[in-house]
Amino acid sequence: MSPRKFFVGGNFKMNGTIKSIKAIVDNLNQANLDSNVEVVVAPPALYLLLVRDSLKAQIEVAAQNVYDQPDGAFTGEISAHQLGDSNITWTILGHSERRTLLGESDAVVSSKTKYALDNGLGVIWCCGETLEQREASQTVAIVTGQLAALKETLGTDAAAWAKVVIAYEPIWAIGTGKVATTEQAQEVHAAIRSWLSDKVSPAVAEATRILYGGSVNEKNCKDLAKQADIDGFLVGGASLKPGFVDIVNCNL
Ligand SMILES: O=C(COP(=O)(O)O)NO
Repeated sequence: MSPRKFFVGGNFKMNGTIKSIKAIVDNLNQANLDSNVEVVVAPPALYLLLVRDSLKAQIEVAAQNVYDQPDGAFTGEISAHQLGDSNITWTILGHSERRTLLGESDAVVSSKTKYALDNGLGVIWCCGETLEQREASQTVAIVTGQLAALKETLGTDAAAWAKVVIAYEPIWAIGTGKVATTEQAQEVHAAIRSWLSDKVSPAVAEATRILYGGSVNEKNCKDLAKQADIDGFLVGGASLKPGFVDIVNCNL
């Protein structure tokens, strides 16, 4: 099991209605959540204030994206400053759905990450490989390539990495029900931590939480959580269901 504070994020993606999200909030407000777990939920942008204003303070709220410019003439974008102004303390960045569907490059993701951190937000920074890349034994090369682009922007100062949480999300496991095996996940998490130790610093490697994401549910989370380098989860579909509480409490 991880020596770092466990972290469970719920990525609602583009799902929900006022009614369904209020029901999720009610369920979370009534739940007894493991106090040793840092919990962050990421509703669609339209519902950020609804969730922040009604969800108990124990649970932090994240955006699913942010722009890397100050407030201004950027129609449709989400402002880091306005998120902070609304007590939204985290953002997800680099999710594979934005990298693949919206063409966000490593450079764009890195720039957004630095901008979000510089503006006081915590960042859940996502990485992961496609099935073809895994089958071609390129997983570690792909993931460390994404990390290298981030390091190019953040540098090696521990303070720059203090509010970065890494989420390894194999694209072939996202939304498919095909969760990575504990061995597959631990292998990549260990490779990420080793890369951080070599290329950033041993201190950053030791401190940085590395989440697993990709078809996590209340049935498979316990075995995954037992792995030394799995420090939590970034949960998609299952975060919309009551079982999300069991994932948060998987170490109890
Ligand atoms: O994309 C994911 C994982 O989604 P699922 O849990 O639905 O596979 N998290 O950000």
